[in-house]
Amino acid sequence: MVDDQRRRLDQIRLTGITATGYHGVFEHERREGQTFVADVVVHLDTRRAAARDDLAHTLNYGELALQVSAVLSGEPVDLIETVAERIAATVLAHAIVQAVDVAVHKPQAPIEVPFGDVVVAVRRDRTKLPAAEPYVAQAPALPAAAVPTATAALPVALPAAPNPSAPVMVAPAPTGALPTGVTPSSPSGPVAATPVAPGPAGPSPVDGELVVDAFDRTPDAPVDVVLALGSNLGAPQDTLRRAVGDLGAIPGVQVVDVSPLARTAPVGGPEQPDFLNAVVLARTSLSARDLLRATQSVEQAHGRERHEHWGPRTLDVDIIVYGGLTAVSDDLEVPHPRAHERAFVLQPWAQVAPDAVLPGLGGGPVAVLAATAPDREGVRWLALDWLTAPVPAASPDPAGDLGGSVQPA
Ligand SMILES: Nc1ncnc2c1ncn2[C@@H]1O[C@H](COP(=O)(O)OP(=O)(O)OP(=O)(O)O)[C@@H](O)[C@H]1O
Ligand SMILES: Nc1nc2c(c(=O)[nH]1)N=C(CO)CN2
Repeated sequence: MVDDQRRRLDQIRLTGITATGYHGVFEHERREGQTFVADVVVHLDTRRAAARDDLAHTLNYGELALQVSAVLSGEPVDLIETVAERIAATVLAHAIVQAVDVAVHKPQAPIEVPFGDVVVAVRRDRTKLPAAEPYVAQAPALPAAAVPTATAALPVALPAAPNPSAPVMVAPAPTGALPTGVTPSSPSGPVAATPVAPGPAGPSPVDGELVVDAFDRTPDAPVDVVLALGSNLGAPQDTLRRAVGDLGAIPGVQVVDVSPLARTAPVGGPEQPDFLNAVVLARTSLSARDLLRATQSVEQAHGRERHEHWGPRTLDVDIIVYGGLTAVSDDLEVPHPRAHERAFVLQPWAQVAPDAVLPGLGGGPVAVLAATAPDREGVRWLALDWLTAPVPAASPDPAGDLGGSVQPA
């Protein structure tokens, strides 16, 4: 599985998850149950979690295993195809996951000749959607100590409006589908981790559609976006010029205008060189999350490394606004949560779009915010012709890049 730049995604592989289930076409399979085994390969980008060494930015494999096990031992269905589809839907319900491979084994299947195993293997991603509902856990049904964040970590499933006529995964009736007297003893069995229809306050199931948040929605019409660029390592002016070209070369992104270039004192972080900052006005047909992936690819292409918070960087590209969208998720927040207080963003933005208004909390007319931002004194000057002026040899001082084409702010 590759990302939008055709690079291989990272993987979390979880194999051999085993549970007794009651799936099958035959009555004896429904009555007696048998062993089911699942292998799951989750395709995602693990860099953010690794950079921060923070579980909150990846998929918790313990939680994943419990959810997969709950599907295996949960509501009985005829086909292991359906079981595989449900597992895929459950994994893809985590917004961080881009694709998933699922294999469901049924080694004790009723096959009349000697055989080793029978497996159904599926791959689902955000273009080939699972044709099933995700498993939805309810807090009271789960042993709290075992999965402290199981429900909290479930993303909101869209479309958000619950569809009362939609089929939902309901708890296997312990005395109906299962034979009287059969009480699964495993804590991960149907009793402990039963898929249940969500209540009015719970996440809604998704009609066999893509499980997304607002950031995954591809817009009906191109959306105006504002991107803020910063650089203070290497040859910043050259990097920013190339970055503007790279952003315009992203399929689905059209650069509309580019601000003057600002030299700015670093805000926060360690002692480091001044930044060069600029703002790009663009229009995109990409979803916000696809835009983030694409801008991060541009950062990577320019040698971006993340060592310390707000540390020096060859290139930073922040999404400041994405149309009028106001939303927060684990990997993205728009408007950018600190844009309203950053003169290094607001001043160049106000230069290229004097009437612009920053939406959201702390928002307002950009020119006004720029004039009052705490770091406004750190904006040393602006260069108007920085995209076209010849770039002198790289200099450790970003001011050196600009030769004489500078103006006082
Ligand atoms: N609006 C946004 N634009 C870009 N990245 C965002 C945005 N909202 C959240 N993020 C997330 O922030 C993460 C860290 O980004 P990055 O390392 O560039 O932060 P930073 O530039 O050092 O700090 P700041 O976010 O304060 O500018 C990214 O991996 C991305 O997932
Ligand atoms: N002057 C300036 N300071 C910063 C910048 C930046 O682009 N310019 N970016 C930061 C994190 O994104 C932190 N501090």
